[in-house]
Amino acid sequence: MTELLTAAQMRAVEHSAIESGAVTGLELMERAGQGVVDAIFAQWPEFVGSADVERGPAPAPPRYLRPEEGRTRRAVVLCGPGNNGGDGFVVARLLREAGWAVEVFLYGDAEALPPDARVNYERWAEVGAVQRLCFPKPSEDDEEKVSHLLRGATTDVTLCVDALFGTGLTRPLFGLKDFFDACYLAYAANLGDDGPYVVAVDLPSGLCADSGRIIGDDLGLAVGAHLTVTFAFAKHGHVLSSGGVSAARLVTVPLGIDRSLPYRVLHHKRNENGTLYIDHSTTVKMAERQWFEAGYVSDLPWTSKDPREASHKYSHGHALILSGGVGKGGAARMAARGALRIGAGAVTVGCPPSALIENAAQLNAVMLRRVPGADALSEVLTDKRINALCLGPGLGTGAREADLVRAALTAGRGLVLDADALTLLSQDADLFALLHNKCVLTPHGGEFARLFPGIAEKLDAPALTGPAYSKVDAARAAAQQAGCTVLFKGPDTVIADPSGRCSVNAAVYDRSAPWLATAGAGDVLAGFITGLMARGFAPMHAAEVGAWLHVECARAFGPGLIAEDLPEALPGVLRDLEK
Ligand SMILES: NC(=O)C1=CN([C@@H]2O[C@H](COP(=O)(O)OP(=O)(O)OC[C@H]3O[C@@H](n4cnc5c(N)ncnc54)[C@H](O)[C@@H]3O)[C@@H](O)[C@H]2O)[C@@H](O)CC1
Ligand SMILES: Nc1ncnc2c1ncn2[C@@H]1O[C@H](COP(=O)(O)OP(=O)(O)O)[C@@H](O)[C@H]1O
Ligand SMILES: [K+]
Repeated sequence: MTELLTAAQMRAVEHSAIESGAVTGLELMERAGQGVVDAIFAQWPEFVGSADVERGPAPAPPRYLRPEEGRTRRAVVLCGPGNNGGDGFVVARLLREAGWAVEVFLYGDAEALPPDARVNYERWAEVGAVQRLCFPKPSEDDEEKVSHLLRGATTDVTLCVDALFGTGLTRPLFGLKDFFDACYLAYAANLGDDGPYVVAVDLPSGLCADSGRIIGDDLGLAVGAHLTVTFAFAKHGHVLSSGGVSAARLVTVPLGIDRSLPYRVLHHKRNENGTLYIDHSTTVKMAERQWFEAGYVSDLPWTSKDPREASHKYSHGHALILSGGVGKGGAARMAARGALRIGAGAVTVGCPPSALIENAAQLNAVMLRRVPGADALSEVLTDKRINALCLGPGLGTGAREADLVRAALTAGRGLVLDADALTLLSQDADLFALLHNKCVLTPHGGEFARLFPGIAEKLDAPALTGPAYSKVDAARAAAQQAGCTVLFKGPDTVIADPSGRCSVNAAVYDRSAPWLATAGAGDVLAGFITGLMARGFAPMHAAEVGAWLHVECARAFGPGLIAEDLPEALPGVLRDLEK
């Protein structure tokens, strides 16, 4: 499990480390710069040893070096007015020591640099030149100079280091537009062989560290990077919103302050009596493979080796998925298949009588019941073995369906509400008021906006200052308002419960799976979560594990995926987890 920090939490960790006397700010900056250079050489091993190329007997020229470029690699480092810029001066110095030709630009006022950045500015100035860019408004000449360096086939710059802004960006960037465009073009075109490669120090400049949104939104600018190197912990902004797509890869390098200290700083607060208590709401966890391997695999139902575990199918729970009328049953059937594959002992689809034949023709292991309306549902639910329900996929939004949602909400079972059920909830405040802590809501952006218009308005308002309102803030507020678990979908799926517990299931960087955005994928996810709740998972846990497995299934299958493939990919994913 990875912990994602806000900028303020990262500052608290840093200050606490410095105050404890364990390390100085200058040492941290040196470690940060060294970490960036190490990450660059790890990412592009062909860069290592450029100094040797100049000195030694001729080894085979690296693939990316065109003969006319000569033997020295050229890097451009853009330093900003704060400590991110300070990291940039360290990177420049270390690259130079490794034999690179380095050009440094300062977008800021040298006299106003914070103390550690100032020291590293001076250290660089002893060995190299600093070209000043007018601050805060770069001149046309400045714009032309820096953007030209990166543009087109003529550039001989291999590396562009973006050390303009990190966690301290609070206002939109208006200057250096051409530079930002040039970075983005280099990144988007992914100029594999010739570069220039763009490396962002801590965060692609222009992004808000807490929300991943571009400060200024439509008016704002952000760097696109081949590699982002951040320090100690990933920040919320690395995975949320534009943050997840502004860089191809994210590497977190340790600073030596990330072990015992942050736990104390982050999780323990003092209440009014002065006693320490643990606050789980301050950090957000990011779901990742190691988390599941280390912590969760032993909880997963399929892996239990406990002989005391009962082997009767109903001891593995019974999920009921309600479907819509004739021709509308596909979504519920896919959810049902997902629930069964993920481990529910039994799964039943409940449908109106007119749809029985259609469903019977399509279902085998999944059972089928007539559920004409709310009374019939209440009758079905007298079977106490049915412990988890799913309403919404292909359900419809008429009076029958509203009554079904009401009956389901009053049944007190685990309940996943998706799609049409979310529309019904958004239209009827009385229904919304029936939500309880065994419910999970799984809205995509549009459904979220209908359900939580006030929260969505805050999230959609332009991010003119940092820290901006984030998807994490929005999901937490929604969970509070609804009184249940909310899973807010997207490549940056955020899951929150009313206690403030929150996690992000990010399908970004090397875990990206854009092909998961396919019709019906959400229905399968609703089924996964329902199946896990049938197996006895608490709502938040079911939503976290369901969302994680959903992305793993998409990744295991790969491009070409359609929603029906997701449940079928699950056995392979579970087998891999067991290994
Ligand atoms: N927190 C930590 O533990 C560490 C932080 N380090 C670096 O320090 C960075 C944070 O440093 P800072 O807090 O100085 O923040 P930044 O370096 O990100 O920038 C802050 C400066 O930019 C100005 N600014 C903000 N928005 C602007 C805009 N739109 N136009 C012009 N100026 C603007 C601010 O007034 C401030 O002077 C991190 O991102 C990281 O790179 C590292 O040195 C190592 C350790
Ligand atoms: N770019 C993306 N990368 C990975 N997953 C995505 C992406 N976009 C959407 N998703 C996921 O795909 C699923 C789509 O669900 P949903 O919007 O409900 O579609 P549908 O109603 O067609 O099933 C969600 O789980 C969402 O998190
Ligand atoms: K940066």
